[in-house]
Amino acid sequence: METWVLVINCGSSSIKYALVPEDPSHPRLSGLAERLSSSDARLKGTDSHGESFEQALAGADHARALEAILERLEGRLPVAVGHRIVHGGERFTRAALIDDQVVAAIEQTAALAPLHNPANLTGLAATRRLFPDLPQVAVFDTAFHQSLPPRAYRYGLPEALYRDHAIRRYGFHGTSHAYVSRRADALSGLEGGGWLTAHLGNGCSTCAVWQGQSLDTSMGLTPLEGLVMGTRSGDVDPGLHAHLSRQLGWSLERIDEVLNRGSGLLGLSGLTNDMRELEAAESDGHPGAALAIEVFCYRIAKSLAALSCALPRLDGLVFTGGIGENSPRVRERVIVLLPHFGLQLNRTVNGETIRGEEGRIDAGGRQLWVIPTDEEGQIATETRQRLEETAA
Ligand SMILES: Nc1ncnc2c1ncn2[C@@H]1O[C@H](COP(=O)(O)OP(=O)(O)O)[C@@H](O)[C@H]1O
Ligand SMILES: CC(=O)OP(=O)(O)O
Ligand SMILES: [Mg+2]
Repeated sequence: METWVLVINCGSSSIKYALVPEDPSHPRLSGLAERLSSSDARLKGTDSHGESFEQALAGADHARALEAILERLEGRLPVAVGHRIVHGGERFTRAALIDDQVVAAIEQTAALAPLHNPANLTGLAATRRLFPDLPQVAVFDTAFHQSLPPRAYRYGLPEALYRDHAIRRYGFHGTSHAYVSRRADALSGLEGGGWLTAHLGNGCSTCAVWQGQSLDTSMGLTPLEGLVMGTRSGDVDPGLHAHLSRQLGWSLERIDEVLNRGSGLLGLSGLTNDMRELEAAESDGHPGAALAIEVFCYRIAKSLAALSCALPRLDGLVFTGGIGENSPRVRERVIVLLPHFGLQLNRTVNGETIRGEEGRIDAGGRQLWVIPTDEEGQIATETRQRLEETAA
């Protein structure tokens, strides 16, 4: 008999959900409740016949949106709920069955991911109230990167900041990097290969994976480090904060807001954080859009070149996330910047065939893959594994 895991990814004003069957050939129900707690709140999704729906939820908060999501599950009762929790600190090296102690531990790490963890906890509390009898599992973005060696996770800071305050690099998007690197191993026939993975969505990060283990990644203490992203700056000079504060009199809140929500593709272009719109604007001659894309691609290539130091051997590159899966132009621009990697792009396949589907885009040399990520599927798999281990 088919069983289902309900996967919940709660953001500050949105909830992404998916009802994932054990048999991947069966349809998955999925959707997004967005603009929560505003008059414009709504629920969009796809039903089991592949038909899309949209429903107004004016004023709905997270709990009310979850109730509306339940009504869209077509009477299918999940066997468990799997939650995406962005920051698991050093405590969580793998998925955890949720109880009061686990919730308390997640609350303690909330300060390290102020944009993500408080929202994740809101969703967790609401689902625990709605499904008091269902097992719930927390799947952490950070867990896959707990294999980083100290040389990759330590900052060049006083020891006491690590020892007493857990200040270190953690890395994020772990479910995505884990999933696509495993797929690359399977598709290439190179079990345990050396891969550089680039997850390019709204948040963006790169990862070096060797024999199924993360050895280094571009995000750090928080999901702000590393690449230029949709609205996040990525790496800046650490002296910038003091400069903005002393010279411009900016408050900490303002600095945080600008670096997290007003920078990246949006800040550079002065136009939008949406890569589709930027590519269209660049074609129309918009200089800000052209610069934003150029900086974005250069920073990806630079990060991949740096992360290659972590790998004993490089077998290939994997592109994923909304941009990595769908933008042939971004992929090509990144690859062109890495001539010393011995990459040969098959421009025809890159440009024409591979859009949002799994495929190989090299013409020899090291392997180049486009692999659509499946964070929901990976969270459902890890949720099931955790439950089986608990039952055993
Ligand atoms: N066809 C496309 N061409 C270029 N960029 C695309 C295309 N489709 C989606 N994107 C970009 O993908 C990004 C969103 O990625 P996604 O992984 O969906 O985000 P999130 O991190 O919110 O899950 C946006 O910048 C969007 O413009
Ligand atoms: C950790 C992170 O950046 O997540 P997202 O891409 O969902 O914002
Ligand atoms: Mg995504």
